[in-house]
Amino acid sequence: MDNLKEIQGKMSHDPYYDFPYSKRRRQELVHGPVIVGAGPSGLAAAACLKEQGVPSVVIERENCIASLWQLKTYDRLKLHLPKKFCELPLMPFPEDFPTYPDKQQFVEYLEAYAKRFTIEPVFETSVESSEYDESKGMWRVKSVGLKGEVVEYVCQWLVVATGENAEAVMPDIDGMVGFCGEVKHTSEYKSGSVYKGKKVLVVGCGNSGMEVCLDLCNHNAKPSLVVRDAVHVLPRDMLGKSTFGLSMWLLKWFPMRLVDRFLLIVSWLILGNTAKYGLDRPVVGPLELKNMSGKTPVLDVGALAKIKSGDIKICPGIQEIRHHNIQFVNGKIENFDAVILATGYKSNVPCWLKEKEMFSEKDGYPRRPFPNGWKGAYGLYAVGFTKRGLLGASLDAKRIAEDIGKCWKN
Ligand SMILES: Cc1cc2nc3c(=O)[nH]c(=O)nc-3n(C[C@H](O)[C@H](O)[C@H](O)COP(=O)(O)OP(=O)(O)OC[C@H]3O[C@@H](n4cnc5c(N)ncnc54)[C@H](O)[C@@H]3O)c2cc1C
Ligand SMILES: NC(=O)C1=CN([C@@H]2O[C@H](COP(=O)(O)OP(=O)(O)OC[C@H]3O[C@@H](n4cnc5c(N)ncnc54)[C@H](OP(=O)(O)O)[C@@H]3O)[C@@H](O)[C@H]2O)C=CC1
Ligand SMILES: O=C(O)C(=O)Cc1c[nH]c2ccccc12
Repeated sequence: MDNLKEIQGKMSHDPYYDFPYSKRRRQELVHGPVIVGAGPSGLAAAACLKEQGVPSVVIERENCIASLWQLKTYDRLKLHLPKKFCELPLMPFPEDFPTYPDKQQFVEYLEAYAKRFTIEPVFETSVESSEYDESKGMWRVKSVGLKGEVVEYVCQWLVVATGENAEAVMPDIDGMVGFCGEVKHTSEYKSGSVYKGKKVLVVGCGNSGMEVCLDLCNHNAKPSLVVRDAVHVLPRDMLGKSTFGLSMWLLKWFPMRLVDRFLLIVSWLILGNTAKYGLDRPVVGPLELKNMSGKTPVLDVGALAKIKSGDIKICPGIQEIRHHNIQFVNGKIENFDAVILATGYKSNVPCWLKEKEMFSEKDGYPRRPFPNGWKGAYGLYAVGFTKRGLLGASLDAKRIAEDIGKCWKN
């Protein structure tokens, strides 16, 4: 805290004190942590910190909170896990919300959350680089606004909350740039209404790909789904309970492998043999696979029935694209009007955080596995990189606030 006081004193005389760039730009000393990202993770961290009496500055590149949910998801999206597993710390969902709130309801909840904890992010401001200044014992967080204005935030604690879904993964498919139809990522897909009567190839069979296919069917488009590898499809609900809730409950008493066996038997009874329809199951069970690699099982909300009925066709991996024609690895060639890439997301941390110890440069996740990835050195923290959805983010947020809170009070 001595460093902080010294810098504070100097800055009160000169707001551009010690600014390292030749062109003078604004510098701001933050009393408390800087949180990068105003998604659920950033909001949860800011709220938990506030509860500890710690103020923070939240920086967000878009013009709203929860930009992933507000700007980059399709209209028919609902939470896949029951609301009790998706609530943020200190504020439950309204009781009159359904078990699986839709996108609007989830955003409404998050807006109310931000209001309740008076979280007012700095919007339209992208963090472009951050580094630890050892000589000062402070983080320097350089941000750029929409009009190119540069502000350097100087702070003792830096909380990374930019998420596991910060950037779309665009696969490198031979000939894709020459495709004559429309190509877009699921983060730009809103509704199947614009694809009525069109032949659409959806690439990737995670939860996004499956649900976009279902949406396309519901809008009388003709979707095909590229499945290049094995995938676990589980019903969203089983035996009158959510599959996720039931799994969590069973895990209290039984080992994961046994719970996986149970899930697979019940799924088989409800869905049948998915391999018969082109969806082979991985050798490792769904929970064990999620735990090992973060690969989320598909929680089916109706796409499988459309696959069974032939309304959604299953295709193997893509070999190459030529104009309107797409050649698959089995040699078949078919023409399509549009391609939707449901190929997932990646972290963007390595692009802006000049710190190589805590975060892996390869995938932009904390190197230490769950539950130890939330804390690094020199006041650096990560919230929402657990591959465990909103539940994992809430856990991180509570730990971070407690940790910083202890330091703040001393
Ligand atoms: C379609 C979809 C559905 C999902 N459904 C569920 C579900 O039902 N249950 C569940 O538990 N999880 C679900 N998830 C997982 C998802 O990760 C969480 O719901 C949640 O959004 C994660 O919150 P976050 O704050 O960590 O990340 P995000 O919501 O992605 O928020 C990160 C924020 O950081 C901002 N940002 C990024 N880089 C910068 C930068 N350099 N400078 C400034 N700001 C930046 C982004 O604009 C964004 O607003 C879903 C994910 C997707 C894609
Ligand atoms: N309602 C909800 O709650 C929803 C939740 N989500 C969540 O959002 C997160 C992101 O989901 P999602 O967008 O589906 O991304 P995922 O990363 O889960 O899935 C991406 C899929 O794309 C495949 N893929 C990647 N590249 C290629 C390629 N070149 N050719 C063929 N297939 C390819 C992957 O296959 P491979 O495994 O072979 O690499 C994988 O099956 C997940 O955690 C998911 O659970 C998403 C939608 C709805
Ligand atoms: O929807 C997601 O991406 C999630 O991460 C939610 C989630 C966390 N753990 C799971 C285990 C099985 C299915 C979904 C999830």
